[in-house]
Amino acid sequence: MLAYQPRVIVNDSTLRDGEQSPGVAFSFAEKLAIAAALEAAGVDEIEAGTPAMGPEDVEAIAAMAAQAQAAEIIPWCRATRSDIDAAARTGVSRVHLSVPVSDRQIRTKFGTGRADVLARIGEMVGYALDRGLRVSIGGEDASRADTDFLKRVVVAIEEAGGHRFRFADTLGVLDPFGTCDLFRELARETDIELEFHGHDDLGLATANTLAAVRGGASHVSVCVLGLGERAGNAPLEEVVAGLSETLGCATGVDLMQLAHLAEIVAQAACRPIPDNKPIVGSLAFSHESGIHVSGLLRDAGTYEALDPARFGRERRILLGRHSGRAAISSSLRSIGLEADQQRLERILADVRARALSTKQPVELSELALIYSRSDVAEGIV
Ligand SMILES: CC(=O)SCCNC(=O)CCNC(=O)[C@H](O)C(C)(C)COP(=O)(O)OP(=O)(O)OC[C@H]1O[C@@H](n2cnc3c(N)ncnc32)[C@H](O)[C@@H]1OP(=O)(O)O
Ligand SMILES: O=C(O)CCC(=O)C(=O)O
Repeated sequence: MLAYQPRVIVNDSTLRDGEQSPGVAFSFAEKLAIAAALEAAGVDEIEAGTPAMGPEDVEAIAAMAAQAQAAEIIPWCRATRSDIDAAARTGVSRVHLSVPVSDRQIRTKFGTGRADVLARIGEMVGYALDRGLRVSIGGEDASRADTDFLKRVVVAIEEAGGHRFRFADTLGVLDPFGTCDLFRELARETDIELEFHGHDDLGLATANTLAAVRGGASHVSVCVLGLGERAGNAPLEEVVAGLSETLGCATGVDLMQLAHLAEIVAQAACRPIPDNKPIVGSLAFSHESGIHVSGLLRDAGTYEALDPARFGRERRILLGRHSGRAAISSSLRSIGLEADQQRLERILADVRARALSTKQPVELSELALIYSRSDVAEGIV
């Protein structure tokens, strides 16, 4: 039997933590479009914003809740009565309350200690339940909190009637092995749902999220393209693909929709998608090196573990400074051209020179030009 959940619930926070990325600000229409696209892609839960930010945010969350058919729309709140009241005005049936759980954050933000946090959890969960809201609790800075205290936190949430604890690696300081161990420990303490929210300061957010699931997390908090504070959060597309490919976990998210989601979020966030971004980057399924291409042309599996078609993407063979003869021959054949060995050598030399001078892949139209010159010239194009 698997030690982890075969079906993991995705909680997307693009519209909350994603929008906290410096300079990112989604319009009302963009929020509705992103929420609709997330739902259409099969995302179960959408963390839709922070009602305490004001009436515009309350209105946008209310509109997303009215629009949603299956996805749950969840407002993010501090652990205060006024934040819960603002969330209640959105008309949703669930609310997520955040409390600091590391001693450093408790002291700095509340000016108190651990006992106060436990008391607040009881009080605020009760306040939200009395308003007809289901409540999850986020432990801010959980990765720097005392583990025994975290166990008391999850017990306090359960006793108060909360249904989930979100463990936040707020500063992105965990490693996958530690994350897995922590979730194993927490899962032994409680029957409530456990969620992981990871930041990418050390480039480990995706790895830590998968490790949390391995340790017992049933829910993962992610943002499209990894938007979010500082270096961002665990990217939805990486986590969904990684859960499926490495742990065999289903998420309900349609892999074919990931590229579209990335495009609409990139546009609304005014952030270009890096070419080498896993799954959704323009080069994520492209190959240039001669040794790779020669292998791929015989058997795609030699250098391709992820089938691009599963993600609605295509394999591309690009010509450049690392191309070999197999790539050149195959590209020539794709445009109806043939060359003998000697001519192939000249074309390869010219392709490499061209790539060096332009610092771009060599297009097929350029290859055709190089080919046409190659029967008479040996010079560089
Ligand atoms: C790690 C994270 O991502 S946490 C989420 C961060 N998200 C945001 O900050 C959303 C955008 N924020 C905002 O619009 C504003 O900060 C608001 C509307 C939430 C609050 O604005 P202000 O009232 O001006 O407060 P300000 O931003 O200066 O300070 C935050 C206050 O929240 C308090 N606070 C912080 N976390 C919590 C919490 N979990 N529960 C209760 N209070 C909290 C702080 O101690 C501080 O209190 P103080 O005003 O008594 O000093
Ligand atoms: O408490 C939470 O819900 C998590 C807040 C957050 O975004 C973080 O700690 O990084």
